[in-house]
Amino acid sequence: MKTVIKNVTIVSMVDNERPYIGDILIEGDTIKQLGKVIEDEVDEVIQGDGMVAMPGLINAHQHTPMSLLKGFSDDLKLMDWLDKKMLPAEARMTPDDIYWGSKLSMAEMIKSGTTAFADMYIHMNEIATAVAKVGMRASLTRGLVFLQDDGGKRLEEALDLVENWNGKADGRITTMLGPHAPYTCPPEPLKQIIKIAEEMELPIHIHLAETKEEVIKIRELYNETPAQYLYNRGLFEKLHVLLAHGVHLNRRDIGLLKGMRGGVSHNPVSNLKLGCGITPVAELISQGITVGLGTDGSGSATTVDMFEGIKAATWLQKLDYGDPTVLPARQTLSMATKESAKLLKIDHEVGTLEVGKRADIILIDMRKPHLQPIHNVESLLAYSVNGADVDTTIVNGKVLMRNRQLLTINEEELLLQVAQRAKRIVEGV
Ligand SMILES: CSC[C@H]1O[C@@H](n2cnc3c(O)ncnc32)[C@H](O)[C@@H]1O
Ligand SMILES: [Zn+2]
Repeated sequence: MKTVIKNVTIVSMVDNERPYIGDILIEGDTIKQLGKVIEDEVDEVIQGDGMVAMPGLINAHQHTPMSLLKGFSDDLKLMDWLDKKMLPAEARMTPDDIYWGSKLSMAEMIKSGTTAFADMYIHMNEIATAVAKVGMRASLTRGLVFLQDDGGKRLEEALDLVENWNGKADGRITTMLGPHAPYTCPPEPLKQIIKIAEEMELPIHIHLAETKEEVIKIRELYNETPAQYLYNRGLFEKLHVLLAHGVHLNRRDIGLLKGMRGGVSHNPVSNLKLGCGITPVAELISQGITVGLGTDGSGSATTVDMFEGIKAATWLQKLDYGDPTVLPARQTLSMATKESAKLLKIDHEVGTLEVGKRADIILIDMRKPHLQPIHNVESLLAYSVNGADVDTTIVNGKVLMRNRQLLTINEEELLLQVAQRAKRIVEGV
């Protein structure tokens, strides 16, 4: 299958490459040519006039089925929200609920320009099945909470996920191990997971230092900061680690993370809504730590539109440092694309538009009042574009949305399914 996108403004996100007008030739799952494409025999031509093509956005921290819990429990502190609302609701979710909730989130992501995501949840087989059908790219993790003994059942599920799905769906699915957070993973199980991950060469996905309460709790339990707690158990010695949040990190914590493989997913909309605080993004980057962008689940963030996250990320840093030069447009767009790709360990495949890379591309329709005139495309992408401006979403060379119509998800069926399921899950919680 050959597709050509004609006459489009290309924002490749390759270092030092400025936006330019050209064509994109996609052959199978791969970008074959960028620039002037003289190729008559193509299967599909997409006219890109008035559009911007950029790498698909990569959401570095998600809990996709939490789409079913969106808006049901707002304006609470994280620990109350989690313990009193989310966990009881999650206990009512069936594997089918997880499948449909995950699909709902994927529909929203595709419609707002996200092509890949890192997910941590339960019933991961259902999520993997949904990813395989829908056509997105994902790094999947079974979240592991060790507050009650389960005879090793959860860990077994985590390893089943790896065995059954790593590298599957044409290589679109990869897997990690997911100790949930310092406050839900005591030292022994944490060390056990680190050992398994090292033996199996698996990356780790974990929450870190999201709230002040977490810092207090870990100090009480271990007399360490959350970052010290993970560091002293050996988490950063050999492993690639995707850290979600990293809001409450002091100078010494940042020193411990310096040189780590992996990095931090900044999730500003969730952090703002839960009143967690502001991740020291500029400082982390200045220390050479990779910082990507995520949304967290819609149970906290409500929206998983990454363009909202892009705006929140840049505005928060400017405000926090009292300096508008901090985290400019292009750097923030990098966080949502190639830096997130590094966190998911898929940067050799996606995150930029380059010949030889997988064709994960979005087209944004700029022919709208809030996106004209175009003095600086990157400025508009970071400060004004909304998810609803995305016209076309392509993953692995396959068009998942065209003219805002989803092509791999039946939207009508999806909305019917989620309305019934969401009501049942939250009733009585
Ligand atoms: C065991 S699967 C993952 C687990 O994480 C919970 N979760 C969702 N958002 C957050 C967050 O911001 N901090 C901590 N934990 C979170 C989710 O409800 C699942 O139980
Ligand atoms: Zn989370």
